[in-house]
Amino acid sequence: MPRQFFVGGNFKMNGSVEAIKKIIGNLNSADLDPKTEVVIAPPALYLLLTREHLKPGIEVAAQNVFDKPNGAFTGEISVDQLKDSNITWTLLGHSERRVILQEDDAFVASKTKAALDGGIGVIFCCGESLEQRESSKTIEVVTTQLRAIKEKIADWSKIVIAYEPIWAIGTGKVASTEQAQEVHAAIRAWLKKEVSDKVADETRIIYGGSVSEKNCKDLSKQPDIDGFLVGGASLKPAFTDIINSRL
Ligand SMILES: O=C(CO)COP(=O)(O)O
Repeated sequence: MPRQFFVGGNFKMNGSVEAIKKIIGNLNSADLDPKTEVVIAPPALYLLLTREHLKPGIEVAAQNVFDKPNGAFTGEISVDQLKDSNITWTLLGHSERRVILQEDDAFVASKTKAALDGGIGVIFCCGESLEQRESSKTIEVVTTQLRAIKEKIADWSKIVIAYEPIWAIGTGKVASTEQAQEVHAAIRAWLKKEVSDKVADETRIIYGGSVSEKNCKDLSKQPDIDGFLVGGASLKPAFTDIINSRL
């Protein structure tokens, strides 16, 4: 079975009621490739509004979720609260949270387990810094991040792995098709060795970092690139061209 192409839009801390309604209007009226799974992640404040206005068939993701079921955790949102609001996915492990908010592998893994146990899909982000790439540590860094979740979870069916090299995020410096394909293939080889042939075959590995309507087609032709996690360009009308990159 070929893996279904997957495109996520990570709005990060951008947007307003008006701007997000406009993006939703664009998506609702666009002709989107029915073979591509689309998930958008607005800021938490706009999750419900997004779910209410977005057409069925496009899913909504939180940008984060907490690993405790409820209680005195000011500022956090639980898996059950997401489910109660028909939010079916969450991003986890984004480098902006790892770096700026100092989330470590163990915390990201704990949140991944909580989301999966509760039935929410996880777009699990991993990737290296420029310094790590320049010292040839890319595969080691990425597999260490993956190993932290492997130790906590048994079922990989609701995980999408997003490879997002930090040096390519928001910089306009996209990884070359060869650089991205090389890391995606290494992640798949790691899954085969450390998890199973089936998980390696079935898990979507998507690329994120300065994806645009201009570079998406070439990237989408690589055998181990199963889609994209798009930041800046997901706020623009051209996001639909990225969703349709395999057409
Ligand atoms: O971080 C990203 C998606 O999660 C990528 O962001 P950009 O597409 O803006 O580089």
